[in-house]
Amino acid sequence: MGNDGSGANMRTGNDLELVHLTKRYGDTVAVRDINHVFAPASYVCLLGPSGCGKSSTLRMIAGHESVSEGSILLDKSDISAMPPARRGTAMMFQNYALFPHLNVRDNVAFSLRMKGVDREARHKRANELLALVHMTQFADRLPAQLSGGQQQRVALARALITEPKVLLLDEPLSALDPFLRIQMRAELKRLQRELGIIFIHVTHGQDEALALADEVVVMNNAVIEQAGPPREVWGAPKTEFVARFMGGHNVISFNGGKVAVRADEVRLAETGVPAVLTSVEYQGATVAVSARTEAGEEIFAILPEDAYFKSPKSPGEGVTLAWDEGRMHRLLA
Ligand SMILES: Nc1ncnc2c1ncn2[C@@H]1O[C@H](COP(=O)(O)OP(=O)(O)OP(=O)(O)O)[C@@H](O)[C@H]1O
Repeated sequence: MGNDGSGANMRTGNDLELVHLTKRYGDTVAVRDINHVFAPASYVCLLGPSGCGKSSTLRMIAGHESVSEGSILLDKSDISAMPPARRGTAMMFQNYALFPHLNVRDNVAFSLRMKGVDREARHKRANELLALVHMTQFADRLPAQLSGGQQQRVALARALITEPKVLLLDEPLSALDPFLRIQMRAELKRLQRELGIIFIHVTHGQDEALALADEVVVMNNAVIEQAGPPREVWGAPKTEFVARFMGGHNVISFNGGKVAVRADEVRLAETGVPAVLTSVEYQGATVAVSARTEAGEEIFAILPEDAYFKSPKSPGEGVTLAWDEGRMHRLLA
């Protein structure tokens, strides 16, 4: 899987560009002057805390929300004033929004019916899309007769039948149980690779973004705080916000500034920073411990199981924390 950012295939030449994109709702600025280029055929995850502007960005690209300022260019042409159906984008909603009275095939074929495509041609195309999402055998069922995961496959087929250049997914996995979520995310990745189009996937889940994305875009307070391949955003966060939000890092005061240190780079050692252990969590292959330094900073460490159990400690005991200074990573803000 292309989780190192190198796997984007380049079958189509469509890129999507946001230029000085701004969204205001009255006095609230939901998206502030964003500039970004989504590479052709890339899987992009849009990540950030609640209210940071993810959905507003997605909805502007889809055309479900007007643009306050700036523009959206798909393949170099400005789509920002076009109606949703003419943009070359399609959106899959969190609740799937299937028509309850139409069977699966007719749900998938719906947009072709609106375009006046004849019954035989639209059924043929719907059947092809159902095969793509492995739902052929359910074509005659109603949505209520399907599981959540199956409904989602239908919703995907329905969005893809318009042959979009960009598929927009608003928290597509959040309604699924954890097992199905992992299965469906592999399925989304497969589809994106097979189709070679841009997927923009809004998620609250850092793990989900790291697992899926060719590019992770982290938003905060209506702007893009950092964007890049997952290993870069996770491994080299530019700001304290990104380091804390992506997780796995300590943010520590050092020489008048702040640095990030990966939790898996912190060790219990003979010499280093004295601290008192505050918690120990056994995780299987690793043990997560957290300790408070004399300066009052809470530092957490992910230790290999065998290293921890050579000399196990309990909360309240004194420990010494160490890490390589060369692995400290200075934060800009
Ligand atoms: N229709 C609206 N009218 C007024 N304010 C809105 C509207 N939609 C969103 N907002 C505000 O714009 C800001 C960004 O909202 P948006 O839904 O884009 O965030 P989000 O990152 O998708 O959040 P969440 O993860 O909770 O869905 C928030 O402050 C929100 O309250």
